[in-house]
Amino acid sequence: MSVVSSVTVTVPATTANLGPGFDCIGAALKLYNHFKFTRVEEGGLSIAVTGEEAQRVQTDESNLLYQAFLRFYQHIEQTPPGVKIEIQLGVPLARGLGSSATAIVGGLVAANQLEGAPMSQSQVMELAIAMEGHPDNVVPALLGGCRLAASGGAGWEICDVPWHQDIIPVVAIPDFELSTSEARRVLPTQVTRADAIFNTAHLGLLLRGLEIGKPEWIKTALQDKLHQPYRKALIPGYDAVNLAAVTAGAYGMVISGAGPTLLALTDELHSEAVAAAMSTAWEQEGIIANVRSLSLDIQGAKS
Ligand SMILES: Nc1ncnc2c1ncn2[C@@H]1O[C@H](COP(=O)(O)OP(=O)(O)OP(=O)(O)O)[C@@H](O)[C@H]1O
Ligand SMILES: N[C@@H](CCO)C(=O)O
Repeated sequence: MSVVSSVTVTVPATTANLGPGFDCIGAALKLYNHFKFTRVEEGGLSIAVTGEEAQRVQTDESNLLYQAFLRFYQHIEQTPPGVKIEIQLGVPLARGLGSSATAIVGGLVAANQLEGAPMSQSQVMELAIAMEGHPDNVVPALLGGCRLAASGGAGWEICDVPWHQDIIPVVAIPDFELSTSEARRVLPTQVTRADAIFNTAHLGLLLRGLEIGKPEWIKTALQDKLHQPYRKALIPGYDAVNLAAVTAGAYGMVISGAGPTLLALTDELHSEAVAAAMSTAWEQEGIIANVRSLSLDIQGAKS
């Protein structure tokens, strides 16, 4: 491939953890950010952002998308070109839907395309994981689908997790932010053996439950002892929304990524009722949420 002057990269939102899979499993959703990069021969940086939360995105060198772009050039040991970046935001910021992963993946993929793809997809992935610090958002954002990542001796093993077509994700996105760093600060640095065993068993059950679409297994499997018990205090109305979702027919409900978005898994028959119940429950707590059913994105980042 040859060097090009402009590229547009589309990157999906992701929902990480899925209950017991803390820091190792995530799924790409059909909700997107679009990033256009145009080489500027005179040098410099300009960033323009459109979309609902446009004014919340940094437009200077600290912009995460640009930081990922720079990281690519550092990695290939070349001087970065001047660039004009146009961001069209579709993924809400700091809500637990992988907005930072879209920026990291978007910046790396765009730079790689501009330079004629000197890096392989798996090299881009390794760099994205190193930047984000955990794989569960950047891997599905790059590759699409539901993915489990495990660090091996030399690198990462990525496993494609089959997702039964009857399972519908419903996301309830509240009108407040929760940064991942804040949501990680409340977690203990050590866990008990009992909690480790609990999550190991539940993640195993979840993988098989997702594959065959068995409601009882998914219901049990969505429980977690490693992060949700500590984080739910950061999300007002968590218990009420959980009860409403399950009463309306959800298999279960979890925190999407680091929150505050809540994710219910259900079937087609119940998805509308589950969405309405989650919205109403949060409204009763004084929180307005954008609640919607989203299907899985299977393509990942595309340019
Ligand atoms: N499109 C973007 N362009 C530039 N920076 C972005 C963009 N999207 C997100 N960011 C940066 O990432 C921050 C949000 O990252 P954070 O990890 O806290 O949340 P998240 O990635 O949305 O949620 P989670 O990691 O729980 O799924 C924003 O405050 C902003 O600094
Ligand atoms: N696994 C990460 C996802 C959010 O980036 C966490 O829960 O902190």
